[in-house]
Amino acid sequence: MRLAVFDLDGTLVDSLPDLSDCAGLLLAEYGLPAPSQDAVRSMIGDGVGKLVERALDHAGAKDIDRQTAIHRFMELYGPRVTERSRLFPGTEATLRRLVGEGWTLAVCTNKPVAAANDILRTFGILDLFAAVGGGDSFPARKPDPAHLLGTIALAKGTAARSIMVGDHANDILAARGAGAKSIFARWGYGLPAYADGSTAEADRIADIPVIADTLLSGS
Ligand SMILES: O=C(O)COP(=O)(O)O
Ligand SMILES: [Mg+2]
Repeated sequence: MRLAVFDLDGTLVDSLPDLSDCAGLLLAEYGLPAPSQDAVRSMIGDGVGKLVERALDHAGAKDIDRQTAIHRFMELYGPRVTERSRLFPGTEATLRRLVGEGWTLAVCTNKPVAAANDILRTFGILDLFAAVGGGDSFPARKPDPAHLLGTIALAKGTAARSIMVGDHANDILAARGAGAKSIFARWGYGLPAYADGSTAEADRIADIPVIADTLLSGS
């Protein structure tokens, strides 16, 4: 069995508009200015908790209780996870092609699993995945390889026959730690340096089937 594990934010889903809107709504409640979309882009990748902490730090808000703010952010974001977010172009067709070529699919995201499932269901692709491992599904999350290994186990795969596709250094580090191959998603939110240590890089999601096939052939 060959398993392709996808990151969510910045890899399958362009979630920046909604994350950015909700960061702005949250800060507005504290009387603080909204961060720009560019600023929020660089805050994504370590889960919502870190995103909120970074947004507060960015605004110079030292005295606001982080846990209260994170809770409030999820109240704002939960009902609007797909308000303006969209699948990156070619995503659904590529996932369906991979399934047609015999790949098992999974998602490994630092986003809370309920929000991840909601997004995948709304875009009609949840059923394509054998497993969804969220940022709160296991005791650890990316870059800890235990998050990826837990997701691979849920999908009944093995690390040696798995490829992690993601746009953040966390995705590449988790894959390396787990003993899986990785493809850096250049179309996402990561800096070019986040690709360091990846097995391969791709410009578009439509390129994944051919690259992934090459990486696992002969293994
Ligand atoms: O929630 C985040 O910050 C990032 O989520 P991702 O792991 O799907 O990129
Ligand atoms: Mg990502």
